Amino acid sequence: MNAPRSFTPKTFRPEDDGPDRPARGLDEEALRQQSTIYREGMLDGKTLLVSGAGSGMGKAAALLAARLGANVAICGRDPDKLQSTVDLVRDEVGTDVLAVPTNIRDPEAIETLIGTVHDHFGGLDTLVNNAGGQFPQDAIDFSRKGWLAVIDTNLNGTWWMMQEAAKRWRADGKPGNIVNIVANVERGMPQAAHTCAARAGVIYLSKTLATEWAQWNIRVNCIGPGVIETEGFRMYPEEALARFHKANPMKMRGNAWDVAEAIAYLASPAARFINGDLIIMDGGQAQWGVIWPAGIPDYFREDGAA
Ligand SMILES: CCCCCCCCC/C=C/C(=O)SCCNC(=O)CCNC(=O)[C@H](O)C(C)(C)COP(=O)(O)OP(=O)(O)OC[C@H]1O[C@@H](n2cnc3c(N)ncnc32)[C@H](O)[C@@H]1OP(=O)(O)O
Ligand SMILES: NC(=O)C1=CN([C@@H]2O[C@H](COP(=O)(O)OP(=O)(O)OC[C@H]3O[C@@H](n4cnc5c(N)ncnc54)[C@H](OP(=O)(O)O)[C@@H]3O)[C@@H](O)[C@H]2O)C=CC1
Repeated sequence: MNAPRSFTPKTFRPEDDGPDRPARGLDEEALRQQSTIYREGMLDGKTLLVSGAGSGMGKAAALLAARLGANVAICGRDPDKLQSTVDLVRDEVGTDVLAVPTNIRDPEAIETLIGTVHDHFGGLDTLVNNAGGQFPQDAIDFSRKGWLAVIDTNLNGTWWMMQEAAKRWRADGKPGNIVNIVANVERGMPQAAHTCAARAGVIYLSKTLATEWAQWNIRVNCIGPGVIETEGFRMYPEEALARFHKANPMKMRGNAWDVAEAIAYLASPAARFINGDLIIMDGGQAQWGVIWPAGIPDYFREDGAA
């Protein structure tokens, strides 16, 4: 009889996942040290455009794609943040990233962006809509301006990018590939209802376009991250940050490289038959755990439910 298999429980070092750790994700030094499962040259000759790539997941995705051989274009609002990614890639990989400061809420600026990427690289293979954000607040207290800002960025901005890229692919008779970074909306997102509404919109927009645009060989998929340590955590109170890693069954936070590797997969030929799907990366939070990014309401504390 075979000896019973022994399992070593996964342990998390307190300095990696504990409440004392400044939860701002992988810094540039850590990004440089990440290894990848993918083979060198996997994205040779491919062009990726990554929005929101001056920080967090977008920056990690830009670095990984460049390492794997892709031409990389990036956008975001802050030119200094974009430059930090350009510098990192030049230093680490030796190639030049095309940075085009762009607010994705501005459809005319997006026309210019998509045109510039095509002019510079001669085409675009994968559009990664990663730019986005929100603030934590009880929905009942949302200001009109705050609601509109979050919807305009995450739903409208993502849509302008998708439509402009697809128009160009259709006109050129070229295949296209879109990866939208959304969020874990499966059980709703208490205290982030605006972003939940916008991301749910993007997910079902993507499923719809995956069918409508298949005739032009354009695929559309989403990645739904759970709690991923990044610079974006600055929006959240320390009290909430100290709990984020407890809101999934694995009791850990993901990092930007986890998401970057999923993006690389969807940009690779291995994903050629994946269309209209949603990859959730959340340690199981879709099944269990509540984040309460603005603080646990008394009602739920009394229940002991959170
Ligand atoms: C996915 C997981 C999620 C919730 C679950 C959390 C767990 C997972 C943790 C991670 C999640 C992440 O996504 S982290 C990564 C994402 N990154 C971010 O979210 C970065 C911060 N977000 C942004 O910058 C956003 O784009 C956004 C919130 C829309 C702000 O946009 P702009 O700076 O362009 O601002 P404006 O257009 O001027 O509008 C800002 C208005 O928004 C409102 N507003 C802005 N901040 C506010 C605040 N803290 N509290 C109340 N209201 C606020 C006010 O009405 C502001 O108006 P005035 O009153 O006139 O100023
Ligand atoms: N971290 C997490 O746990 C989770 C994150 N997400 C989502 O994943 C994506 C990446 O987040 P993450 O890396 O964590 O956060 P970051 O805040 O580090 O990255 C978001 C990027 O989006 C850019 N951005 C925001 N608004 C606009 C705009 N109007 N036009 C162009 N660029 C914009 C920002 O750059 P700039 O300010 O220069 O414009 C920033 O670089 C976001 O959409 C986020 O909401 C979803 C679920 C969980």
